[in-house]
Amino acid sequence: MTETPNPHMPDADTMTGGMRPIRQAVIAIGSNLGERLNNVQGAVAALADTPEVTVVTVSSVYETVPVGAPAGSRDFLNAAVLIDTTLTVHTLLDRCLAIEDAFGRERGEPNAPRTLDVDLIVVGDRIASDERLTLPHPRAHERAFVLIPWLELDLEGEIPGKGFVVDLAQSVDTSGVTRREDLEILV
Ligand SMILES: Nc1ncnc2c1ncn2[C@@H]1O[C@H](COP(=O)(O)OP(=O)(O)OP(=O)(O)O)[C@@H](O)[C@H]1O
Ligand SMILES: Nc1nc2c(c(=O)[nH]1)N=C(CO)CN2
Repeated sequence: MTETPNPHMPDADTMTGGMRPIRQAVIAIGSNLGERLNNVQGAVAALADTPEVTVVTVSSVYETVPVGAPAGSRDFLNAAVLIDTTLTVHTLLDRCLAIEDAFGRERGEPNAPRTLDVDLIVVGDRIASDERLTLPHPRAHERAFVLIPWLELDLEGEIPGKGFVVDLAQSVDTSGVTRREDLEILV
């Protein structure tokens, strides 16, 4: 793994459970197959049920035009979740993938319609790049369906190396992102 070394702290992933710091993370959730709201709601409930994860806030639900998806793909429902966690980034990734699996996620073509997508966007200011995990998420800064829900949760949000969410959200096309006032995620 390529990490940005912090000379003042041991690598957080190798520290023992009790010593790991609490970090705030942003998780993006999406669904464009099956019972979309039920899938997004279920993902939030599963995160809230995860040991060492506290759900801090959940955004509104947004209906979004699919980006980079095969022609004819249905619109997504997207949302963002702010959590506090002491999990290592890889354990958190494993949990996100397990939640996707629990909701029938099938892994086919890139950007293919999916019952559930649970992506790690940022975890504190961690930078990571290995065969399983890239942090920050490498495409988050250009995705209105990530930035707009996130902005609702944190006006001071930042993607390390890319900039503040408030600025990034102004630099992307947000026309395909519509807040669904009639839908709500319960925590
Ligand atoms: N920050 C991250 N969040 C989630 N998965 C990641 C991340 N970085 C790397 N991955 C890896 O990406 C793999 C594929 O993820 P996934 O199938 O959800 O991609 P996708 O949603 O189709 O496309 P995109 O990555 O553009 O959102 C996962 O198995 C995981 O190992
Ligand atoms: N609108 C929208 N488009 C997407 C989404 C998504 O969640 N919402 N996820 C993708 C791959 O992760 C690709 N395209």
